[in-house]
Formats: sequence, structure tokens, C-alpha cells
Amino acid sequence: MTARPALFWFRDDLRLSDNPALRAASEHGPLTCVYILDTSTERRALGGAARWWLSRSLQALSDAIAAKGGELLILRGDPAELLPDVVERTGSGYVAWNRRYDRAAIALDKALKAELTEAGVAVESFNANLLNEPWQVKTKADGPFKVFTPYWRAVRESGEPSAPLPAPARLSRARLPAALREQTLTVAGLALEPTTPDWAGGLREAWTPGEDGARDRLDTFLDETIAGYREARDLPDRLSTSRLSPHLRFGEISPRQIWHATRAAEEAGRTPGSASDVEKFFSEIGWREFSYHLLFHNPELASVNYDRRFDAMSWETDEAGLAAWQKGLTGYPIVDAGLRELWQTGWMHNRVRMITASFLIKHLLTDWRAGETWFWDTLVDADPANNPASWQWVAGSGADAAPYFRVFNPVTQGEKFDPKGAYVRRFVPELAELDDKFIHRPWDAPAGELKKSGILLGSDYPKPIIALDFGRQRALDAFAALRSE
Ligand SMILES: Cc1cc2nc3c(=O)[nH]c(=O)nc-3n(C[C@H](O)[C@H](O)[C@H](O)COP(=O)(O)OP(=O)(O)OC[C@H]3O[C@@H](n4cnc5c(N)ncnc54)[C@H](O)[C@@H]3O)c2cc1C
Repeated sequence: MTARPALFWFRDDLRLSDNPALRAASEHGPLTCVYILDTSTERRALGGAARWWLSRSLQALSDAIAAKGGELLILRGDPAELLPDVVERTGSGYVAWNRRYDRAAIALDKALKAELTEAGVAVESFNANLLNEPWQVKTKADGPFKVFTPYWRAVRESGEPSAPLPAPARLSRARLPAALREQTLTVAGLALEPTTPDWAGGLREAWTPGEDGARDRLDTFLDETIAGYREARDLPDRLSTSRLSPHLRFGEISPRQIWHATRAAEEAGRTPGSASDVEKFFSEIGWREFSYHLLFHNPELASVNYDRRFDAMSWETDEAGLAAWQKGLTGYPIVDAGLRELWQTGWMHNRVRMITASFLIKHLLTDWRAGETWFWDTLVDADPANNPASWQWVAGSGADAAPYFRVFNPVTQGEKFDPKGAYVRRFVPELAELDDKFIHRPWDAPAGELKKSGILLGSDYPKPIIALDFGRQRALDAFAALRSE
């Protein structure tokens, strides 16, 4: 009797190396690799920027699989129906996937595991995308952590993460029935990229999705950018961070690979980063782990306040303010630069994410969920754990959150972290000629200075949509009322 073929289901793990489920499935013999674009309304649909990334990443993956002798089968629909169908039609006796951690995905995986097992198919799932499973890290009282520092201490005390796995040397193809082959789509057939209009030019310029692109990003970071990371990571005008976030989001690289490559570079004396830069970098990877820990233990993180006292918050409904924020037309240069960086490149520097989120939530007193939704649609790294956890952190409703009275002042933040205004000049070109002194407060510039710089406030660039003192006080009053309830 010949062995039944195996099936591997790609999801948020679009890579061949350090992919434990792929490795396990490939060791079972002839293999079907499948990706299903999930169109079910049960699960949150990808935003526009993430769809663009996925398209490019799937193409890179499909090419890499073909180079190893395999084939990526691409389908669109509800995996709850399609996966068992493909398993049956390929006669697969073994199915493997890597785990995901949001509630809808967990429910789907559980149901599929039960159905396939019942049908006599062996199913295994693995951890590919986290250093630790969210349920493995526990407080002394055996519960989930609510504060990052002790969480991360517990992780660090448990030792170094396990070593990453190599990619399978070869992927031998299982035979596909003709009818199934006919059903298979090309990446282009998924129509994930924008056409009318094609707004993705800036994304194409900024990114190389795929496993090779991820590896290149990591190498550049370890060879150059990590030097001084601990302090420089707050400066948005330069390449000061790794920019690995979309690669991590789509699983083109794993945190284990990042960890061990960083350690190896450190030990070989290859990286210019200090031990303190490395530790800081690891702790940022740790924040990602913590977000997944929070998501697993609080499945409604994207829609429900982690701190339920915030349910009583009286948010403003300021549609004009929200639209101005989304378009980068608030009249506050650092806020506008951030939102325009996001629109043009699908990414925004972390410091500026905090400033723009604080401005929306505090100065405009807008519900954090409106900002989370906008980021979900426009970020290439839009992440089911990091995005809601970070928005709730800025709002003050999250775990280990910024205190409610911390209201970032966009002028002083701009002057501190973009002192020469290079970041603002890049993304808000209408202010490019303005003197450094006024680049974060154009309304204070004398009329002659504005004229010399070719700016008519209110016409070439907006006047501030809200007075900072007013917005700050309104937020403090609203947040204080909440606390006294
Ligand atoms: C309002 C808001 C929304 C955010 N939404 C997302 C999101 O959707 N997806 C996302 O990946 N990150 C999000 N972040 C976190 C952070 O801004 C990005 O991870 C970071 O800017 C990515 O850049 P990098 O890869 O160069 O980071 P680096 O500084 O090089 O860090 C390395 C990796 O660590 C992780 N990381 C770094 N900072 C954080 C952080 N504060 N919280 C959690 N993980 C972190 C990321 O995976 C990142 O790729 C958000 C932050 C804020 C304030």
C-alpha cells in the first residue's frame, strides 16, 4: 500500500524556513501546499494595504515552493468548506498547520481538526510565529500577565528560545486531480492589488514582501541600523528601526530566526549594536509577544475595552475631525506627516504612531476603535494583536497602558523627535521651505516668513483644526469623570 500524501495549509506563515508544520508535512512524503484566501464573514477581512502585501508575498512564496519542486495551490472561499474538500480530493492522510491566536481563527482550527480527525486524517498544529505560546507564560498565581515588565522578565528567565529549523531540502508534489487543478487560481487571479485607482506605487517603492525581502531587512538592520537603536529608535526621519513588522505579520520571518540571527551576529562581532541595543530590540519583539498574550486571553481586544471602566467614556462624534486626521490635514505637521507616511508607504514610525493615536483619542476625543479601524485598513503590518493592543495602550484602556493624563503635545513631540523637521518636510512638502524654528508650529511664523516659504495658511496648508489647550483640557475632564464614576 502506498502512503497517503500529506497537506500543508499556509496562513500567516508565508515562508519555507523555520516553518515547523511545513517541515513535518514534508517529511510525510508527497505534499500538497495550499493557501486559501478567506472570504468568510466570520473572520475579519484584511485591509487594503495588507491585501497588497499578501499578493506580493504569495507570489514570492509560490516561486520559492516551485524552486524546491513543489506547487502552491491557491483557492478562495471559506476554509471551513474548502480545506476538508481538498483533503478528501487529494486523498491526504496527514494535515499540518501553524497556529493563529485570534478567537475566530482558533474556533475554525478546532472545528477543522475535529472534522478531519473524525474522517480518519491525522492533524497536527505547531507554533511558528511566537517565541512562546500565549498560554505558556504564567504569573506565580497561574494566571495571565497584565503588565509587560514582569511578563518579559518571566520570558527572559525561561532561557533562550529554541533554534530555528532549516527549510525542507525538497518539496515533492502530490498528484492533483484535474478538477482541483482547474479550480486553482493564480496570485493575480485573487485580485488583491488595487487597480482603479492604483494607489500602491509608494508601497512598491518602499517594500519587498517575501522571505528574501525579510532576510535582507534583517541583515541591513544587524549590519547597520542596530547601532544606537536604544535611543535612535524614536527618531522618525531616518532608518532607525528594523522595519520587520510587515514581514513578521505575514510570517515571512519568525521571531526565533530574528533572535538567533541577532545573537549570531553579536557573537561573531559582526553587528555594530551594543548589548543594550540588542536587549532593547529583543524587548520590542517581547511587546509583540505580550500583545498576543493579551489577545489570546482577551479575544475581544479589537472591539471591547480591556479596562471596562472605559465603556462609560463619552467620546465625541467628530466626523470632520476624523476625516482631517485620516488625510493628514489637521494643521499639526508631525501628525499630518505620520498619516501621510502611512498613506504613501503603508507604514508609520512607532513614535509617530503614538503621537497620531494620542491626537485622535485625546485632542479629538475620538473613540480609539475609529483609529484602530483606519490603521487596520492602511497598514501593511496591520496585526490582529499589535494593532488593538497598541491603540488600547494609547487610549489608557489597555493592559499596562499609558496613564490617561499623558496627552502627547504634537508640537513639543515634533520638536523633540524631529528637531530639524526632516520627517515633516519629507511627507508634508508644502512646508519644506519653512525655517526649522516654525516647522512644527507654522501658525506662529510671522507673515513675512510664511510668504517667503510660499505658504498661505488655510489654503496651502490647514490652520490647526483644534486648539491644543482646549483639546487637552476636554480630554482630561472626560477621563477624570470616568475615573470618579
Ligand atoms: C497606535 C499603534 C498601532 C500599532 N499597530 C501595529 C500593528 O498593526 N502591527 C504591528 O506590528 N505593530 C503595531 N504597532 C507597534 C509598532 O509601532 C510597530 O510594531 C513598529 O513601529 C514596527 O516597526 P519596526 O518593525 O521597525 O520595529 P522595531 O523597533 O524594529 O521592532 C521589531 C519588532 O518588534 C515588534 N514591536 C516593536 N514595537 C512594538 C510595539 N510597541 N508593540 C508591539 N510590538 C512591537 C514589531 O513586531 C517589530 O517589527 C502599533 C503601535 C501603535 C502606537
